Amino acid sequence: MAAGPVWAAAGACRRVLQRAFSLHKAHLIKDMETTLQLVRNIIPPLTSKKHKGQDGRIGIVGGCQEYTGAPYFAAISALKVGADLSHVFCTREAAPVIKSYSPELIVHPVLDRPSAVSNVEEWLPRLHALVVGPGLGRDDTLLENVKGILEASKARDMPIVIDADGLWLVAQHPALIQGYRKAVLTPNHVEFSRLSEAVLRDPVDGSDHREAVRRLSQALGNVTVIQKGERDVISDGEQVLECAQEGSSRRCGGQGDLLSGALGVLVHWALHAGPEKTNGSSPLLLAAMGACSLVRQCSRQAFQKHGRSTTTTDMIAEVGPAFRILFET
Ligand SMILES: NC(=O)C1=CN([C@@H]2O[C@H](COP(=O)(O)OP(=O)(O)OC[C@H]3O[C@@H](n4cnc5c(N)ncnc54)[C@H](O)[C@@H]3O)[C@@H](O)[C@H]2O)[C@@H](O)CC1
Ligand SMILES: Nc1ncnc2c1ncn2[C@@H]1O[C@H](COP(=O)(O)OP(=O)(O)OP(=O)(O)O)[C@@H](O)[C@H]1O
Ligand SMILES: [Mg+2]
Repeated sequence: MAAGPVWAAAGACRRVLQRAFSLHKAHLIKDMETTLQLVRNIIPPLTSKKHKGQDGRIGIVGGCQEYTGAPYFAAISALKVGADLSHVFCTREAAPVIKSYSPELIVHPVLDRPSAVSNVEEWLPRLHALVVGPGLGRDDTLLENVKGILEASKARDMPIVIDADGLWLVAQHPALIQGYRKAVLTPNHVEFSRLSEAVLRDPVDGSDHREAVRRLSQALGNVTVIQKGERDVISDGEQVLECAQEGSSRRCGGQGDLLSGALGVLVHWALHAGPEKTNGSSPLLLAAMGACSLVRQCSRQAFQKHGRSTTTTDMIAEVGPAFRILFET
């Protein structure tokens, strides 16, 4: 065959693929906009009739000798999104460090005590949601305590976001959250592979992210899973959503912690809003889409100002303006 027809065929093929890709992108953006409209419904109005705590009391379980930034980022993000109180349950050594970052956080140095489970359990009736894992580390004693905290939280039907080393624990013991419909897992690329291999016992099919996330969620008994990445893929084992909100190319540490803290608040709001506000959609999927969009918008705005020197602290400073742009205009 002459070169001409080959090039023409290749060109036509490229145009078909480009059109299919832009149609797919247009669908994604439309789905995202429909979902974000419902996210706006679940945001509690700010009124003069409320008391402190009503818009969210969030607990973060994490913070050890090595990692104090991660629980701080998660806890401060929860407050900046709109929670009223943010508690951190961490080890004795980490507590003064985390307190010194911010007077706004309530810090409990209990996680490495033999009485850790009962110490946290005492607070559970006063909390709306838990975020388990940012900066937790992998010390066996701490992980054993966190197992007890997870069991106690499930017994109270508490919404639980599991991230970072909390996902490490779940990969060792998937039964801990199997079938618990108020859990949301937020794995990054590596955490997702580790979890999938532990739960599904086969390597991840990297060619179809949507199906890989749906399968993991389904195998865990429809626990909601957010796979973070170039696009965030979210599934409850039935539906699959993608968040393609523009973010930035900056990949500094701590952005996932921002997501887990923000998600803790949105999960509480979504479950509290009731079905008339969520219009039949899964509250946890709405919360997930809201939190993912918010973090990416923060990243985009911070990057516009700071470029390569952008860090998670710069992104946290954008939570207020980003929230207004996405949900209040
Ligand atoms: N300032 C802090 O205190 C921070 C503490 N962190 C904590 O650090 C602990 C370990 O978290 P890690 O996320 O490092 O988990 P892991 O210890 O499982 O390490 C994951 C590794 O995978 C790499 N990775 C991430 N995304 C990747 C991708 N898409 N492709 C290939 N490699 C990729 C990372 O660079 C990292 O080295 C957790 O407790 C976490 O919360 C992090 O949250 C970052 C900030
Ligand atoms: N390639 C990418 N392009 C755009 N955004 C991304 C990309 N990868 C991750 N993100 C976004 O960055 C945020 C954090 O995801 P990431 O995978 O860095 O989490 P993480 O590794 O758990 O972070 P952390 O350092 O806090 O532990 C998410 O909101 C995600 O949407
Ligand atoms: Mg992380």
